[in-house]
Amino acid sequence: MDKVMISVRDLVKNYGNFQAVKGISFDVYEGEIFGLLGPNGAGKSTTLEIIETLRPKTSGKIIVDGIDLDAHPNEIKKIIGVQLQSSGFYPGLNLLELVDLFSGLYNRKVNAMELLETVHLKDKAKAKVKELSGGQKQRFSVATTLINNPKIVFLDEPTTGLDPQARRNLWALIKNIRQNGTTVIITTHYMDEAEYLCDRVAIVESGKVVALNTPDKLIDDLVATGFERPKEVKKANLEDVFIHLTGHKLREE
Ligand SMILES: Nc1ncnc2c1ncn2[C@@H]1O[C@H](COP(=O)(O)OP(=O)(O)OP(=O)(O)O)[C@@H](O)[C@H]1O
Repeated sequence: MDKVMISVRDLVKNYGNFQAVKGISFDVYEGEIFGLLGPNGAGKSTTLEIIETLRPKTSGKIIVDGIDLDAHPNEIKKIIGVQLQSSGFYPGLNLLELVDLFSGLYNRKVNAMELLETVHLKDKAKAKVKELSGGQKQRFSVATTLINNPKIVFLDEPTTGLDPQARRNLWALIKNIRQNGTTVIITTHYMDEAEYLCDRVAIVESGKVVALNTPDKLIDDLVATGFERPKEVKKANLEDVFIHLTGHKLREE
């Protein structure tokens, strides 16, 4: 049996009179990429931020790597990596200095250049965040989640706003993170991304989990109801054209 890394039971979050999360339960296993999918306002970010100890819950029980969130939130903080929004980075510092600053805050020794290399930003080591392209910013923000060598990485819409190649570069990076044994929990609005990356997904709708399984099983279940997709008449789509013309390889953004 796989080890449960995150256990969420009957999670409820009220904002005043409004119930954003209505009794959500799910488990995330060690070493998997787990997706939280759902329309805008479904409660995905709220759920993630509660698990990340950044937001108080109304009720429910959360255990992360055997640690009870109510009893030892600071212990959980030590073993998770959370993406920082680029607006939160000190504007005067370059990437190397930012990595050094964060590793100091986490009290970890990190080879900043090596870390930047893993996200293909070695060339930009002396650049400031505002000088990066959207894709580079996202890669840097994913890199910052790895500074404390976490057991679990949380990624909230990491590829939103990126071009098709930059998204694929980030997918490779996320698969790489998992390959190193790290558990990944991710939100996304791109279903192709979820299908490619996620071992299992929970589909959240109005604060409730309405389905939870592997993408493959969810698709098979839909097909079993008699659902059939309109036949694709062409063997490629516009995204294939874009990728074909602009190259698959990582390139300067
Ligand atoms: N601080 C807050 N105060 C009041 N309501 C909030 C607050 N944060 C979120 N909400 C509401 O809770 C609901 C869930 O929001 P949440 O950000 O968790 O959704 P989401 O699934 O992450 O959406 P998106 O896909 O748009 O990021 C929304 O209706 C939102 O308006």
